[in-house]
Amino acid sequence: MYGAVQVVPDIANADVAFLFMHNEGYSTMCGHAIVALGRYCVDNKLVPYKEPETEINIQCPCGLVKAFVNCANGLTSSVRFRSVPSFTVKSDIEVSVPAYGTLKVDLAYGGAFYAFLPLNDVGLNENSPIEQIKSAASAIASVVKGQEAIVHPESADLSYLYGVIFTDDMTGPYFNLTVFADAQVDRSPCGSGSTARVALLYHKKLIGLGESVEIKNPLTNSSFKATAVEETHCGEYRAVRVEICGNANYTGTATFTAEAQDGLKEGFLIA
Ligand SMILES: O=C(O)[C@H]1NCC[C@@H]1O
Repeated sequence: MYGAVQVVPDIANADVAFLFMHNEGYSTMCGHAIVALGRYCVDNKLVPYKEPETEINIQCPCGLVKAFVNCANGLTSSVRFRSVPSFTVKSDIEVSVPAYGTLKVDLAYGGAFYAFLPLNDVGLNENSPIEQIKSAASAIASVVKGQEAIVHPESADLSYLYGVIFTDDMTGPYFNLTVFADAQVDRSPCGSGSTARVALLYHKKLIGLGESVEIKNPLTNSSFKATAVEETHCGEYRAVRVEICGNANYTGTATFTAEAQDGLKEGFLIA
């Protein structure tokens, strides 16, 4: 479960702005949420409907993300988005993880920082019990956080490791099994993680500009089409802009109420 909270934009050209929430707090980016919010913004007339595509500039904690919502016959469908400059920090970093030995991980940014490694490297596969996959991810995340400085060149707020992404191998066929925040397992191939994965593939010269790959979640089979669209820079990093295309569906509508006499109506945090 993931939450998006609409806030007032405070950067030029943004049509709307959202914060993202998960089981541990707030995140800097959620690509899957952008796909869902693209439809939401058009369907709820936050931006004017336009065929064949409605363009929306969405301010996210990581920066401005451009979403393009497919529109036909008054209806919205798939959404593609062009994310913030994305880059590889380092590849083949050796980490010594208790119970798993010495592993090699790649570190990349796609609106959030992720450590990547093949799932086979921790002796697991997509049919392994999910608790074992989560434990391996938590152990790796904790070592990477202690060993590597995770620094975004433009913002201290973006400078932390958000998740571990297990892959098939680094050359495909492409799957992303993402464990993020407090051991949450993504049901999608992870929009920001797919963006980071393409930055990694581009850095390793495994794909070129304009080339699309399909990235799947091996547990749910949901997939995104991911394309490296433009070279750019982010601080000292050679970066790439990545476009992700996918689908999201409505599952319900809820109305929340805050009564005047509720002493906790602004929310609460038990630390
Ligand atoms: O699609 C994404 O980018 C997100 N899914 C869960 C973790 C990420 O924030």
